[in-house]
Order: sequence, then structure tokens, then C-alpha cells
Amino acid sequence: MYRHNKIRKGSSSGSPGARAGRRSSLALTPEDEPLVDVANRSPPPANIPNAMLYSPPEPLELLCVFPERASRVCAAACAAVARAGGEARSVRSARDTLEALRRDSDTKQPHVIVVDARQPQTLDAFLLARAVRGTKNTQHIILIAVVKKSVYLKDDFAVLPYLDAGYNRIMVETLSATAWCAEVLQSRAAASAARAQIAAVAALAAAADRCRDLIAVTDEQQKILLANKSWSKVLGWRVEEGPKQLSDTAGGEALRLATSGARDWEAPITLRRRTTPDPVLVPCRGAAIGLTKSTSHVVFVCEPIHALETERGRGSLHSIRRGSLDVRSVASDGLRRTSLAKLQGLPLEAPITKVISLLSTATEGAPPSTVAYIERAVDMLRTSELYSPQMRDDPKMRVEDPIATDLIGALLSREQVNTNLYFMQGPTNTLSSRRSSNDSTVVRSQTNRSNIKHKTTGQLRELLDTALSWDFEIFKLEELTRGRPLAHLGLALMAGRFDICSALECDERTLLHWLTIVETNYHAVNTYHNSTHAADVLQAVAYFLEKDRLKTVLEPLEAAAALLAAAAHDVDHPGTSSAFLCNARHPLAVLYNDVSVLESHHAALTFKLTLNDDRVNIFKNLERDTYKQVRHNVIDMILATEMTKHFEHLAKFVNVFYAKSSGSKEDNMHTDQEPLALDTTALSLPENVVLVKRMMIKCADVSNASRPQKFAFEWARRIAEEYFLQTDEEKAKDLPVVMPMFDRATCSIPRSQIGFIDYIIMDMMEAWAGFIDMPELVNHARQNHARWHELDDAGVTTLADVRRAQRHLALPAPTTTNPPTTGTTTTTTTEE
Ligand SMILES: Nc1ncnc2c1ncn2[C@@H]1O[C@@H]2COP(=O)(O)O[C@H]2[C@H]1O
Repeated sequence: MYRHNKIRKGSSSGSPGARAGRRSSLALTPEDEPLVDVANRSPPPANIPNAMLYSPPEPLELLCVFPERASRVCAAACAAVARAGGEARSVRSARDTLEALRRDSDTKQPHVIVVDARQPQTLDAFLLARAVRGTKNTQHIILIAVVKKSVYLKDDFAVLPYLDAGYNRIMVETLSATAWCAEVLQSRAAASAARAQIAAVAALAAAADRCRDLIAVTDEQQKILLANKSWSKVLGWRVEEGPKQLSDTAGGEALRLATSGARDWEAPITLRRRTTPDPVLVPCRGAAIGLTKSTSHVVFVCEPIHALETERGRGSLHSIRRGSLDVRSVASDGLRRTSLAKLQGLPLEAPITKVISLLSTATEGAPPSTVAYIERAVDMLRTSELYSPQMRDDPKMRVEDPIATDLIGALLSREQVNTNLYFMQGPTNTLSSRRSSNDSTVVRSQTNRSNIKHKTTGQLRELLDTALSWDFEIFKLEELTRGRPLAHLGLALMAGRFDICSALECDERTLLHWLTIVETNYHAVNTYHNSTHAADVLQAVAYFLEKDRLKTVLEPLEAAAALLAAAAHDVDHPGTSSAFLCNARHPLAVLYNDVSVLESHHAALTFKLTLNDDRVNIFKNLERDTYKQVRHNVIDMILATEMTKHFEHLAKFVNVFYAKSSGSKEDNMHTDQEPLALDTTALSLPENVVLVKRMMIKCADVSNASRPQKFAFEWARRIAEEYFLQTDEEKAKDLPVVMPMFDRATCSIPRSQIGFIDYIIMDMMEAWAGFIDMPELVNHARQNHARWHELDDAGVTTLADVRRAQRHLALPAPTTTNPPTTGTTTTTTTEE
């Protein structure tokens, strides 16, 4: 019966007579039932138990800030603290005070800071108070300003500027230990109470963050002061955007009631999400909170949207409500009574299921030809491999060139060539037969030494000054650093330009150790996947991070994670592909079940190397949650470099950030179909920022094809050489040949590059270039494409031909062998 379908029946708390039973203006049920339940109650519904606001007394910690070395007032204050069983420290400047707060941030934070405000010429007490209040976690510290009696008695309002600056109390200078003892004890009590209250609020905010309900707390003017994670995630509200009016994202009866003077209500609320134009109507419970008669905070608790949406289409608020209740029951007893029948009955629905159901509805009454199309589309949507690439049916789009087919197939396919099973012979504890002496995964001893110094010659310094240009001379860096470019470039960019040491709270020495150990674990014998490639990808990521779009979207820690991921993304790469390792039944392929073998190894080894040794551990000072977040970011970005997922990442990025438009092609991504217009509104959702980070490292990883020609050519030569070596090895070991066309005797390098640019580079760089506003990415790719075509027409095929062609470019003669690899770094010196 609809009669019983109010969002909430009589509230369990509060006297029945207090209910206002307001009629809703919403008419969502046939009988136009009132959907609103209001209670005008006092006191407010939330009571915080006293135990939560209580914190046991701790020994008093006092910090005195007195510029004068032997201040008698300071001595009196310290003596009083000693008598009260506490501990006092003194510093002489504002700088030392802030340093002490930063250093002691968690452990020995003072309860009370006493500041000598009598000598403005030596200590600006107002500035210091503001700086203390601007420091994290200092709200509970009691600040006392010591003033001269004459200042105190100047006028009735003499204390106001001190209070405005952040002081809690003003004290007239005194040498009386008794007066000081009373003052510090009172202050400690106030500080403990404040600390307990702030901790209680933090605990409640953490609890709210773990709720599936969407929770927002506003002030009386409905400015959002706090929103839990579900709210932010679903509605696209980011704390960093600053306070927002609730009415920007919500409307409906709940908002009206919030301003009507009701203390407690239940009513529908309309929520607008950034990603979808349609508002969604959900049940909401609200309460006005205030310790006195006036309201200080208003709380809105809305039921989770995802469970409601599916029912919404059926048009009744009743069904919305039922859906959400089901989710609760699933959460509470679903695990106890799991059965197939129950699973099928779950009211959970993925977006794809909704899409299929919408399409199926669209077939009703549609002409047979449309029905046939829709059914084909639905069949495709039903597979779980939505983003697995398939060569297009369109003959125009078919990859005609066998070399390109080989390359693209090998890069994108998740299948290994498995026709000719190979049994590993001999010991299997190394990554590849082409390993150098320095490529074991063990932490090198030279990095365990202390006092590592970083030497840069004048030439090297000059080169590193250009580290943020797109035509950065990466091969020159390789030469000047004798094959150790990563540590030098890493330090210059990570510490010098991006100051990631601040974000990670580590020192430069640890960062240098980290870079060194990561670089040592790249294989210098690889022609392509060595530390020069890592440095190149790092340089590209750094370049991208300087773009305005990314500066505004990414937090410093995210930028730091991106730089670290770039530096480590191919660590310990064996110079052969994952498919090779699978075919060879390599231990890593066994370990990772043939799935994302190399990328999983790069990510896992990055953390193994980092955590193994405190001197390398750039994360050691991070809080547990921050570390988890950085770790997650680094792993996600490294895994995103896997080429078998290329189209998945690209398609998601384009779907989210490019909307079909009928407008002009200008400023759009250029395709030969309908223009796609950049739409960055989706950036407000954290899950979409993840797509940006993945795309950033992916583009950096293959950016060599979008670099100026002389660099692109050298990289093409290097990757071809590595492919050829893999083919040689496969043949020598009677393994299946993953890319048979990549045979040094027959392969056309220009054609492989044309295929690579056509099928991998162009679409991706267009999407990324539009997003970060960097047209040169596309321009260089086009110019390189044209040049490879010219060379192909001129009959250039082999490495030797390419080398000859390269001589016309201003590039240092290509290295035929690799830089020396000794296992020790030549660009760092170690001192015992
Ligand atoms: N210029 C290029 N030509 C052909 N393949 C490339 C080129 N640059 C990168 N790749 C491939 O793209 C892959 C990206 O991921 P990996 O670094 O694991 O391995 C890379 C190479 O296999």
C-alpha cells in the first residue's frame, strides 16, 4: 500500500507529538502521499558521549619562545612547569619554534607555547602566532602572549589583536612561580580538552568516510563544510575546490526543510552529479545541530545512489527505497546465507547491464534492420573482453603490412605463441641469457654505503639545465654520464625541479640512493630497455607535469608518484617481451601466471628494492595511509604501461574526456570521423584522474616516436635491435618466434615505424596532446611518419641503412655497443 510508503515512518526518537508531518510538494505516488517526516526536537539528535571528549592527563609540555637568552620571566615559567611535573623547553626565534613544531609534529607536541611579546623589534609575536596556527595539527595548542603591564592596561580592547592573531590568552609579565603554575595548569586542561574534541571530530569524519551513505555537513547558510568520501566520489565534489553551496549540487524538499527551523527530518533530496545530466532523487535524513538554540551545523545523510538508480527508471520513490534497503540487508546477512539464488537476487547492477537493458528496450517496435544492429551490439557488450583490440573489418583499416601486423599483434595480443613448447634447460634463476653482470635483483652493495656524493661536471650541469625541454639531448646525457643518466636526471628533476623530497618527507641523499639502486637494476646491455629509456620516460613525464592542466589536476604526491613510476617502470627488464618469458616458461611467467608478467615484476621489484634498505627507502617517513596511496599510484602507473591493455586505457580516456560534438574541428581531436571535443568536467572524479595518470605514463613510455626526428630515429634503431636479438634468441633456443618479421636480415625498419605510428601512436598522442595542449606531440609524430615513408620509398630497410640515414641528422654517431656496465656507478662517488 502506498500509504505506508513514506521514506521513513514515524521517527523512533523524539515524542510523537513533536512531529510536524509536513506535506510534500513532491507528488510521486498515486495518492500524493506526504513523503516528508519532520521532527522539531530539542536537544539536537546527536549526543557525543563524554568518554569521547575526554583525554587522560598527560605530563605537561611547555615551549617558551623568548629572544633574550637569560630571561627571568622564561625561567619562572619553566620552573613552574617543573613543579607541576611537566617538561619545559625554550627557543629564541620564530624559526626555531616552527622547526620544533615540524619536528615534533606527532610525538612531543607542546600543550602550551608561551611567547615573549614584549619586544616587537626582536620577535614579531603576531606573525609567529599566525605561523603556528597555519601549521598542521596545532589547533589544540594553547598560545599565551606575555605582555608588559602597560600594554595590557592600554585600553579595554588591548587583547583583541592578540586573539585575532591566534593567541588564546594574554599574560602580564610576572616572575611569580605561583602565578605561572596556575596559568600553565589551566592551559594544559584547556589544551587537553581541545585535543580530545579535535580527535573526536576526526574519528567521526573517518567513520563518515567509511559509510556508503552520502554524507554532507553544512553551516546554517548551507555552505558545505565537510563531505564524506561517498559524497565526493558520487557527486564529484573535491575538498580542494573549497566550500560550495549545497544548492549547487542538491535540491528538493530536504533543502527546504533544512532552512525551515526543523531539527530532524526525512525527505527526498535531488542530487546532481557532474558526470551525468540527469539529477537523481534519493531519500535523505537530516538534522540541525547546535549546542545552543541557534544552529551551527546541518547534517544531510542520503542513501547510496548506485543501488537506487536502477529502480529509479521504474518511476516510484517506493521502489527507490526498496532497492536501497535491499543493499543494506545484503551487507548485513548476505555473507551468512550466500547461495546462487541469493546472488542472482542481489539488487546490484553494473553500468554495462543497464546499457544492455536500455538497448534491449530500444528494440521494442524498432524496424528489423535496427533490431539487428542493436542485437549485434548487445552481443558484443555481453563479452567480458570489451577493450580487447580486434583488427577492424574495414578493408581500409586492415593492417596490410606484415611487419606492422607482427609488431602490433605482438604488442597488443594477450596470447603467447605457443605452438612449440620450450623446456627451460639449466638453471632458471636469471631473467634472460642476455643479462649483464649487474642485473640480478639483489640490492647492490655500493648503494649501501654512506656519503654518496653527486658529481656534476660543468657540461653535465649545462645539459641538465635544459632537462625540461622536449628536445632534451638524452643521448648526450647517456654519454656524459657513461651510461648512468637516470640518477643524474632523476636528481635534477625530482629534487631540483619538483622537490619531491618535501612531498615524500625524505632527504636528497635517500632519493639519490633510490635512483642509484633503481638504475643499477636496469640492464645496461639492453639496447632499448636500459636506464636511458627510463630517463627518457622520466623526462617526458616531467615535461607533461609542467603543463597547466596537470598542474591543476594532480596533487604533489601524485606528481611525485608519477616521476617515481616513470623512473622505475621497466626496472630489471630482460630485453625480451613477456610473451618470450611465457614461452620460455620463465620463473617470472610462472610466478605471475603469464599475466602482465614484466609489468608486475617491475612494480614488485621497485618496492622490494625500496623497502629492503632504510638508506634507500624514500617512503620511510610517510604515514601509513599516505604510503599506501603513493604505493597504489606507483603500481597502477607501472601496470598501465602494459601494451596489451593499450586500447583499454586509451578508450576509457577518450570516452571520459572527449565528447562527440557537431562543432568545428578546431581544438578538437582530429579523426576522420566526427570531431571529438575536449571535455574536462569529469576531472572532478578521482577515478577519472586515475585515467589521466595512466595515459600520462603510457604516452611518456612511447613518446620516442613523438620526439624530434634525430631522437625518434635512434630509439627506433635501438628497439629494432632489441627485437632482432629476441628473434635470434628464440631461434637459437628453438622457442616460438613472437615476431618472425623482426629478423635482422629481412625486416624493414621504416615500415615497422610507420605501422607503430599509425596504429599505436597517432590516436593516443592526439588525445593526449589535446588534453594537455601540446600539439608538438602530434606534429613530430606526423613529421617522423612522413620521413619514414620517404626512407621506405628510397629503399631503406636494415639497421645499417638507418644508421647511414641517421648520419645526416645532428645526432652523436649511434652507439653500436652499449655503454660500459660495471655494476658500479661512474657518476656517483662513494666515500666510506
Ligand atoms: N619506436 C618504437 N617502435 C616500435 N615499437 C616501440 C617503439 N617504442 C616503443 N615500442 C614498443 O612499445 C612498448 C611499450 O612498452 P615497453 O616499454 O614494455 O616496450 C615497448 C616496445 O615494445
